[in-house]
Amino acid sequence: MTTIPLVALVGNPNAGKSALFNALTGARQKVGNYPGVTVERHSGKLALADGRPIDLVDLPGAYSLDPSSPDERVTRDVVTGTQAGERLPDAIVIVVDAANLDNHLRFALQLIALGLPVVVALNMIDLAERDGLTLDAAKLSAELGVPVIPTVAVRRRGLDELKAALTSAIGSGAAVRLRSSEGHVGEDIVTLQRRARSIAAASTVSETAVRRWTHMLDAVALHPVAGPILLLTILFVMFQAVFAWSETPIGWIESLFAWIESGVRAAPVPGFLRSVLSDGVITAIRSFLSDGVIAGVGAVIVFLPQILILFTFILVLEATGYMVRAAFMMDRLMASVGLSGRAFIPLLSSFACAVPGIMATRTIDDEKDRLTTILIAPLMTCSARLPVYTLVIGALIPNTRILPFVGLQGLVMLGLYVLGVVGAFFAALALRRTVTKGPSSGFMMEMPKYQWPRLGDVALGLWSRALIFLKRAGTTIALTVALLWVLASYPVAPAGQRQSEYSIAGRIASGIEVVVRPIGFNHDIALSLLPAMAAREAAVGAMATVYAIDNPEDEAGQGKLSENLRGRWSLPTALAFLMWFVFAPQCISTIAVTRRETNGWKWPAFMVGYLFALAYVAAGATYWAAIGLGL
Ligand SMILES: Nc1nc2c(ncn2[C@@H]2O[C@H](COP(=O)(O)OP(=O)(O)OP(=O)(O)O)[C@@H](O)[C@H]2O)c(=O)[nH]1
Ligand SMILES: [Mg+2]
Repeated sequence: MTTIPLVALVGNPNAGKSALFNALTGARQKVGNYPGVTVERHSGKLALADGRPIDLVDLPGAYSLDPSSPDERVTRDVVTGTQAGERLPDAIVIVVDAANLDNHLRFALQLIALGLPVVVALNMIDLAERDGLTLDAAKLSAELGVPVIPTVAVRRRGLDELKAALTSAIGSGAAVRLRSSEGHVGEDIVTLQRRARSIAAASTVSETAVRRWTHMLDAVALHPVAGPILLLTILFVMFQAVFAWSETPIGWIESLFAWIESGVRAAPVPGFLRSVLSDGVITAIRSFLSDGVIAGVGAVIVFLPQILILFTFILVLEATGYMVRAAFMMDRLMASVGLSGRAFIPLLSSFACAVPGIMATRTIDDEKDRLTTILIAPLMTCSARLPVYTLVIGALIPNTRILPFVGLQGLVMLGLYVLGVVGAFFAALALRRTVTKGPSSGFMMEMPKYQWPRLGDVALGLWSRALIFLKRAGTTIALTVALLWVLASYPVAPAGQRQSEYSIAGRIASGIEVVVRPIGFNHDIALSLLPAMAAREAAVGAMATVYAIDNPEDEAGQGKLSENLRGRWSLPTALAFLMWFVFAPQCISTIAVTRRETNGWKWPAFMVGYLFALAYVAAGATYWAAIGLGL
């Protein structure tokens, strides 16, 4: 009895094996534009050109013959004939992605070296052509020593040629021998990669300049060592720039607010008002406007230049196509803590604000994956923290240079951002083992081409960020500081008592202070924590307002605010405060959007609970460590 020949489809993940399998057998295997769709063996029948039937098996994608996951092991065991219950295939079809030749050829070389009859399907040739890449299949075939058939699995192009080539590969009865100890099988990965690259280059007829550039840039941007170094360098320059470039424009905004404030103080009061209002009321209104609203809102608005600098970097990096590369590099790391590759975009948006970030998690299909991403999104440093960080760092971290171009302040800022990310990773790791247990899915993003950022797009992005920021300052923050001014101004303190402690706000703060004193917080901080719930920047506005009330004769301005801070805070307190802002879920909008996206109070309550606990512990540990170190 003759058995039906067995043919296996093998190749890198996402090469189009399942699409080809479906096209050849008429089956409906799941295909998807991301690696790891097929995780087990599937087989089907098909008739060759001469009418002979064969069994075709679709295998999970693999990167090489040394497997790193169970489904990759299946692939290796099948093609080496060591899989239990499976016979050695009579031939293999190696599916390679034409647009990604040098990577896919590496595995192909290993497979060819096994010595089984081989046909190479040069798949996705349509995408290669679209990208301006022309390949010479005959040349590739000569280089590899096996038949190469161009195919477009999803358009059923090249199927007849593929079947014909298979017919002769099987019919030739080429000696099936396994050479596992010689040839390319034993070659190390670097040699293989080099050979793959030179074969790919030899088979390339023409390539557009864009594709060539993309290749060259990616060789650096995605390099396992150079890539992360480049990413860190970019981030580092970004945070240095936030401090270094903002001084002058901040000065302008401060003068503007000082001018408005002195205008309000000196403005003549119209006669009819003077007749209805007493002098005391007029003074109170003047003080409400200058010490309350203008001092508070102004203290926040001075950070506009820094926010714009930060977003210029982010928008330019996005527009050039670099951000997706950064995501790609982070993917392994994200997968190792159980996050889906799709979580990257929501998490990236959370650097602007967690609210749109949490809404963007809707693209994640898996519920557990999505929930994990929502729960850690508030740990990404949103732009509302920037004013708080900058104020405290500017006031209490010395502006010294550690190396010629490395300022300590920028370094601390970078550290706070990194800390948020690291915290998020640990949180994800813990959550995935407990409350959101489940399998995680792989990465799924196409690499876009590199491009020069379009000035118009960047300008538009900046404009909308500036509007959002100014709108918050003019509404939420203005209202918060106005309310705070009232609560902090009454009742009026008797001589010798500090207004900020005697007032209603002061007494509420004293209550909060009892809870936060163990972690090094003072009365100022306790007073700023409630306004910060409305919007994190409001913490800065609140301090400005309270200092203005305590020192009514001072001019407002960041300089004065920093000076006050230096006089009233110790370094350990400042560090604990920064740490608190890295972790604490201080934002009502985030809690509200979490409730909406998870349909209930359970998860927002959980989120607030674990983040406050984390913030409290981190701030306390920092405070006592700093004290212990004698800072
Ligand atoms: N344009 C184009 N798309 C293709 C072609 N072949 C496959 N695709 C698409 O590429 C994606 C990946 O195809 P799959 O067949 O799932 O890839 P696979 O090799 O089975 O991947 P794994 O199962 O993860 O190893 C899908 O979105 C397919 O629709 C092709 O020739 N041209
Ligand atoms: Mg598949």
